[in-house]
Amino acid sequence: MSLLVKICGLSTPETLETALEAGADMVGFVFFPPSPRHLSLEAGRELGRQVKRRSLKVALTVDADDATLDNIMDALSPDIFQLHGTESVARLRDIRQRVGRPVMKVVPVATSADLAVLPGYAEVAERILFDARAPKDATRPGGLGAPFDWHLLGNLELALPYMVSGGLSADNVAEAVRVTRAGGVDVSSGVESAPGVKDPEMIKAFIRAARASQDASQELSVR
Ligand SMILES: O=C(O)c1ccccc1NCC(=O)[C@H](O)[C@H](O)COP(=O)(O)O
Repeated sequence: MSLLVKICGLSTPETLETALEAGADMVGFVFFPPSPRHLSLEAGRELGRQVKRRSLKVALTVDADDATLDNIMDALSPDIFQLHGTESVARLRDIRQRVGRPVMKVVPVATSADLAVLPGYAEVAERILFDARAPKDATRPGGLGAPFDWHLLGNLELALPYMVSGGLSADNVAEAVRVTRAGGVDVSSGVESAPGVKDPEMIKAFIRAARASQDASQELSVR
């Protein structure tokens, strides 16, 4: 299986095009007003049109209400919803049914105790995204450029596909994949020159490094 690469928090046509041309498997759009990457519905509609099936469109929401989810469906028609809040398993089930799209539940990680929620979410979600747990006083629950201890996932046995995020960059993505054995990686801050400002060269370097990490691990496994 090839490694899935997601570039999150895209907000301009130029940087979206860079991510698409560089081969991002998933492009993420943030719908959370306190975020520096927040998109209006109209901006989401325009960027969504630009994707033209070249990548999977991921809508990132945080404890969104039904009306917000409906509006995002109408504007972006995402392929996947990334639920980055404190959504319960029951709420996940409702959302899954309402939007009729796969959901990727974010599990914030700081200690091994954070993995106790997995069996519940695994009943409903199509995919799990492990991200660093944000500090209590953070203004948002993700997109902070902070890593977690990847070794906490070292012995993970999960029937669902999972991705890893939090503080990834072109410099550390290979090590994150090696330690976590994740099927996908997700980055936002690590491809930015300032919060919310994506850098085309950093996007290309990240995707190159992620792909190279997979080539290296395949080489090792055939030896
Ligand atoms: O990007 C945000 O501002 C954001 C706001 C609220 C919840 C999540 C948010 N971002 C999450 C992501 O962009 C990624 O899924 C991932 O956590 C990568 O974050 P980063 O550490 O910045 O690479």
